[in-house]
Amino acid sequence: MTRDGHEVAVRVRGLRKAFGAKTVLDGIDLEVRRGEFFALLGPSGTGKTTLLRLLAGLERPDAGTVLTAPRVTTVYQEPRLVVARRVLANVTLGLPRPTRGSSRGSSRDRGVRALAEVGLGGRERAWPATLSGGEAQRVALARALVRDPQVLLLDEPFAALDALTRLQAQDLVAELCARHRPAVVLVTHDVDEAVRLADRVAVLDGGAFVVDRAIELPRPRGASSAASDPAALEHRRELLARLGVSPPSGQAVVPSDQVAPPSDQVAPPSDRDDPPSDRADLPADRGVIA
Ligand SMILES: Nc1ncnc2c1ncn2[C@@H]1O[C@H](COP(=O)(O)OP(=O)(O)OP(=O)(O)O)[C@@H](O)[C@H]1O
Repeated sequence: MTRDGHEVAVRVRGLRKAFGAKTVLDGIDLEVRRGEFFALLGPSGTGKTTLLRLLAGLERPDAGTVLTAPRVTTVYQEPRLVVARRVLANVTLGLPRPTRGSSRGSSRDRGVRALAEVGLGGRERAWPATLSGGEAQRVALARALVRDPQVLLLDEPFAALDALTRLQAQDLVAELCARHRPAVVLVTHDVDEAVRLADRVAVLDGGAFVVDRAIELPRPRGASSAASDPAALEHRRELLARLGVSPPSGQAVVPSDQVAPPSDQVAPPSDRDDPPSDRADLPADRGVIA
């Protein structure tokens, strides 16, 4: 899916967003490369989902620029399946029909492959109502995967799952992201999840990133090793402190440009054969990295 994993797929500069008199985001800078997993923490109501919606092209910035690679797909907390369509139809919903020259049924084949990748091979004809919560969320992941996203936005995708299913879903997402190497932006309230999955974790508060940390733990990061590794525990302690869960550590904030040096490489233009359905109506001032 990517050649070198160094292409910038998300580039945000000086982003400001207000709702009425309330400024939610104020001067956000962010760069995420293909193959990079960026996690965003922050107290409730600080604008995490708003930032994701801006990246998805569902909101307009009041100031600044938001650029992304063309294929952006979002997975939400709830799977958002169409109950009247079978699992495979949910996965391929909205994909373009095969064009002349492409093999007949290629969307179907891709959907079948995506379902196999998330461990649901053989469940193509199942109805959404017959799936467990974890299975339904895996269908949502397959639906994202089949669109070959350059940017994958994850809005608390594990929050509604029970603890064990959540750990399994985290492992699956880590494996899929390592294989397909989209730029990932995960919004979560779970500090352990952020430390376990991400290459970088930021805390959003007061409209700005108050922490932006590289997480340089070896992969794969099993649930138990990530919970006991001293470096992981230190990240956890600092992030919890920044979220007000324990006394502040007093550590200095590292600006994001020291964590991820600016790149002069950007993603190449895409043939856009799979426009994701959730960003069909991009605002005119919303840019695509080309
Ligand atoms: N369309 C909108 N109109 C008016 N206010 C909005 C709108 N969307 C979001 N807000 C406000 O912007 C602020 C940030 O909301 P947002 O959902 O981005 O926060 P969040 O950090 O994702 O919160 P949570 O962690 O609780 O999900 C909130 O005060 C919210 O009420």
